[in-house]
Amino acid sequence: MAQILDGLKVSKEIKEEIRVDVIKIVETNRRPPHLVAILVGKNGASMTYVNNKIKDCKEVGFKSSLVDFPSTVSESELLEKIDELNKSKDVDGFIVQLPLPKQIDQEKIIMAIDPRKDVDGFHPENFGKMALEMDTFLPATPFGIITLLERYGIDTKGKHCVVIGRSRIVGKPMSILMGRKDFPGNSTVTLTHSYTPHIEEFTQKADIIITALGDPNFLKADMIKEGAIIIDVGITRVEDQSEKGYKLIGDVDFESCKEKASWITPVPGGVGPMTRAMLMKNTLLAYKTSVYND
Ligand SMILES: NC(=O)C1=CN([C@@H]2O[C@H](COP(=O)(O)OP(=O)(O)OC[C@H]3O[C@@H](n4cnc5c(N)ncnc54)[C@H](OP(=O)(O)O)[C@@H]3O)[C@@H](O)[C@H]2O)C=CC1
Ligand SMILES: Nc1nc(=O)c2c([nH]1)NC[C@@H]1CN(c3ccc(C(=O)N[C@@H](CCC(=O)O)C(=O)O)cc3)C=[N+]21
Ligand SMILES: [Mg+2]
Repeated sequence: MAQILDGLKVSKEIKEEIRVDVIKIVETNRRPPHLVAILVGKNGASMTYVNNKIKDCKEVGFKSSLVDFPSTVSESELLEKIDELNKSKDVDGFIVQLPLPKQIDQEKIIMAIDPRKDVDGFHPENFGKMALEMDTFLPATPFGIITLLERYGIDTKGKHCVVIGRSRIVGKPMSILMGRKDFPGNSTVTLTHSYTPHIEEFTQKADIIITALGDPNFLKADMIKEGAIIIDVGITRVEDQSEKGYKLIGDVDFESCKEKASWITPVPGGVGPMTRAMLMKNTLLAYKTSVYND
């Protein structure tokens, strides 16, 4: 029976550490850190994430602002807002919630963000620094996963880690972090994706599996080895009869895999809350290193 990697619990601990830090900042008559979220359109999941981030900011004592645009917003309007946030002495970090509507070139938007305020760690300058093991903002989800492993004292050194999915925001940076000459890291990493044939031949050999494909219950018990460590990033909304009208399903068939794994993250309450805690951590870092500050 697997032990649970409790992301909700660890995320609360991290937010509490940040809150204490913010109290000290404010006590010395300095303004609190300020995070801005840009939301385009009214996608239900995106609205939930952004509202949760605003709630997290309140909990840790940050100022937060939401800038929302209709889904019909033009690229130039969005770029103008980014320029304004880049220049604002009152803003430490901001994120542009993804995905963006089709008329908007995502790369162009990410490139426009001042890397010093890019608390998502999506700008190529920050991504490059991450890959080269220089200090920078780490993308929140992979950062959350390595922090979870670290806090549970899970040794990744010399382990075979299989990552499923190669997106810019999860799979690709995750595979790089696990292979870094750092702790947690020093794993031998296999990055798999939709063109990987017979994926079970890889997952069955893995000591650590990180699923980020977005296919509910994809990873079954017969695809993993006894004692594997399973990290489930996937979140899919599936309609049900509950009050909310949906439930969240991970990429891992939790019920069967928990019998075989040594450690496993739940959905919800695993990687998701850790992602949000690390966004708070990055915003605090942006505040502390800000050229505008003190
Ligand atoms: N908990 C959290 O904090 C977060 C959760 N998520 C969730 O994680 C999941 C993934 O998100 P994201 O990375 O943005 O997703 P993307 O859709 O951007 O990427 C999915 C990746 O999975 C690969 N893939 C798809 N199907 C398969 C398959 N059958 N076998 C192997 N690989 C496959 C794709 O391959 P290819 O490149 O070939 O297309 C792609 O690389 C989603 O459920 C999302 O909601 C995302 C961000 C944060
Ligand atoms: N610029 C940008 N940065 C992101 O970091 C980013 C993004 N765009 N687009 C979408 C994905 C997804 N993502 C999640 C964050 C928190 C939870 C989360 O809090 N999950 C809770 C449940 C929340 C709920 O009830 O829906 C949990 O798993 O327990 C999930 C997913 C960040 N993303
Ligand atoms: Mg989760």
